[in-house]
Amino acid sequence: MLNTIDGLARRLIGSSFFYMRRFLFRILCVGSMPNHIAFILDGNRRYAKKRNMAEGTGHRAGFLAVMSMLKYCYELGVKYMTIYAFSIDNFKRSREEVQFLMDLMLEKIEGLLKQESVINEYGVRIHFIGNLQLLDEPVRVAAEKAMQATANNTNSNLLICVAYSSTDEILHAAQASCQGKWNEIQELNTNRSQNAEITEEKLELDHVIKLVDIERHTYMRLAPDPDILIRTSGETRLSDFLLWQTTNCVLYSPKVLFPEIGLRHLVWAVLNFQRHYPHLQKIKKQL
Ligand SMILES: CC(C)=CCC/C(C)=C/CC/C(C)=C/COP(=O)(O)OP(=O)(O)O
Repeated sequence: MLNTIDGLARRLIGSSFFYMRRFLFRILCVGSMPNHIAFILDGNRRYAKKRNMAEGTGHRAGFLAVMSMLKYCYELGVKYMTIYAFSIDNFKRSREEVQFLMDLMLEKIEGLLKQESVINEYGVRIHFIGNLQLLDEPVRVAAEKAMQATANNTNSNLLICVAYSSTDEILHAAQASCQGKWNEIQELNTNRSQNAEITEEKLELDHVIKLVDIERHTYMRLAPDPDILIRTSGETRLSDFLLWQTTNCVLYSPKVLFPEIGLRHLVWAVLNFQRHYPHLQKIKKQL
């Protein structure tokens, strides 16, 4: 009897929170809304330490926080959400910690592919972003499987950055772009076409083409630049994350550890973005 009353009360509280959230989001959506929110998941180990829990507990709690952020972003109509799940620098951590994080990643990717997961419920497309060749084979295979399995989902996108660093991404894009240009030159030479006169406008145009070309080769090319970057635990460093994509991004750094992030932080980040929006539009027009 007590169990039934308890269950009923929980369901009642759950649904009233849902309607209150929906009402809040409706008001928020009156203003300009971000299209893409990125997260640096800082403070998972500290969360476990603060609570005298085993280290891995913090990362597990961090994953749950990722899932609630994904749910709120979906409800808000934010089409892209990116997370910095594992940097290239993270490979320098102890062998046990790297192994734990890889195992956790594998377990969570497999969980995400289950029928009843949030991914399927919301129709989220998953993208793994980074130098995936650096991952252990089982994780890489699972990541590829997840991308394939969700390729037809169109409601929103979750970009998971693993074995990622922005300098690696830019280097990779520059190399791929130069290789492309080199191939074009070789092709021109073999076609024995005449070298046209080099004018200032042509150099200018070439510079623009190169820039566009680099963008075209970045790992993040499939998403628009993020509008908001949230880094938890009060840190304001970018830590080699999305350096190419954050020129006009609003940074928000709440003083909570990542597993503690909640609805109020996300709402505050969006309000902060809306405050900056007119200025951002002015800058974009000037470019
Ligand atoms: C499949 C999927 C989405 C998995 C995500 C799992 C997850 C939450 C990964 C976080 C990994 C990480 C190194 C976070 C940084 O916190 P930290 O370890 O640096 O903590 P600290 O800042 O307290 O030292």
